[in-house]
Amino acid sequence: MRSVDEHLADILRTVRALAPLELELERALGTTLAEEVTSPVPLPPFDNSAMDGYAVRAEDVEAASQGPVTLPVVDDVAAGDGRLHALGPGMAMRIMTGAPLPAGADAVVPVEWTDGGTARVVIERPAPKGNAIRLAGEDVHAGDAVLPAGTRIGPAQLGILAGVGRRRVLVRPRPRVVVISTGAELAEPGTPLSPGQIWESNSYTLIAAVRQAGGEGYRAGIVGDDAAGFMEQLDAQLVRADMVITSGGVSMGAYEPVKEALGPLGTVRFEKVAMQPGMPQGFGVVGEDEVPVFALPGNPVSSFVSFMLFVRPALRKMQGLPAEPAPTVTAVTTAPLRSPAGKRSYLRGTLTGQGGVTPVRRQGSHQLAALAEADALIVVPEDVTDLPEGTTVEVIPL
Ligand SMILES: Nc1nc2c(c(=O)[nH]1)N[C@H]1C(S)=C(S)[C@@H](COP(=O)(O)OP(=O)(O)OC[C@H]3O[C@@H](n4cnc5c(N)ncnc54)[C@H](O)[C@@H]3O)O[C@H]1N2
Ligand code: MOO
Repeated sequence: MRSVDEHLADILRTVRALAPLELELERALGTTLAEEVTSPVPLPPFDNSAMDGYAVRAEDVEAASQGPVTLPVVDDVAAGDGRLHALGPGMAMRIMTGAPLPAGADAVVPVEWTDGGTARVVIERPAPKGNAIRLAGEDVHAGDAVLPAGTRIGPAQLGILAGVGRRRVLVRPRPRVVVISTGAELAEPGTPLSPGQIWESNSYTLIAAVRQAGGEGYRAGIVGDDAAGFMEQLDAQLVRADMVITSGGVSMGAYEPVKEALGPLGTVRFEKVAMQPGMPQGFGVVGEDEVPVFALPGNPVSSFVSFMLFVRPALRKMQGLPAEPAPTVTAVTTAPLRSPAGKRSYLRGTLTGQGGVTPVRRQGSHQLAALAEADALIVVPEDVTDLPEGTTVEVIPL
């Protein structure tokens, strides 16, 4: 049997980062920057007011600590005002938040410290030099890098891209991932179950996991246990896929469509990986474009765990992100645990919030409700079979 680490290493050797492309900002959420982004101007681009109030010379309002000071209001500066303003000694200008600071002014008195006058203003408190002024370049200097290549673009990153004037940006796109479920027993949720059937669930889990990992998931529906039908569906889907995930049809049964269809191509390997759940695994490439294909086991917990261990790092690499395994934390077990010899186990557990982790009671690979109860996978190394309560373990928070 291959180890989890060997299988992952094989996958990461094969999978490549997607080619960068230019996208409009509106479409860039969730993609990864493929360029360093610099600012052509300082931010803020000019000294401006942080508050609605009066631009003054600080020395002219110093005396307000003794009693009110009255200054003539010589002009009004609104945000967006492009005129040149100069403030002479002993004068004030009404100014709004974001408006350029008039030359000669070195402080802003918030309107709350005044009588709000428009011809003359009575100032009740002194404002020190620099008060309520935002200086040019205090966030970013002209030419500064604001985002390095490899940054995942979220809402704040979109904001700074627009803030430095970008309309388009060079990114690695979200990988398009097609999920094909196989199994003659599978019925669409929302339709009645015939005898022997179960509702298809893996594609919903897998597509959600793809989206959380930064990809775009497409559900290709259900294919029965027929290799030709599977191949037909795969061919039809390849045109829109950067990656294909299949579930089911990879173990030792008489009807294993995925293995039957992909095995003979010679580009997809099926093997046993020393893990529980998720032992039967297939991985390789298909089609002219050598699209990576993950043939995951059909048991619902197995396919999800396989996703976390193998597909997620591959998706990260495709996006130009570090292909690190799922992050782990340590926790102390609150109950004894068992694990098969020679396999790395990923047991389902719930974090206690006080540094503990409690295994859920049902640990079968088919027990989807137990998976839904869990918020962590407890990692038990290959050489450990019995873990007493109180052992420190690695867990993957879900
Ligand atoms: N003789 C052996 N039998 C099995 C072995 C083995 O080594 N020797 N391995 C077992 C293990 S471990 C796993 S995991 C499964 C993997 O089987 P397949 O990948 O071929 O998956 P199926 O047989 O198609 O399905 C397994 C199980 O999962 C249910 N399933 C499948 N697809 C879905 C779906 N989309 N949504 C919900 N549930 C699904 C399916 O009904 C089966 O119950 O093989 C063991 N057998
Ligand atoms: O590998 Mo299977 O996933 O144990 O149920």
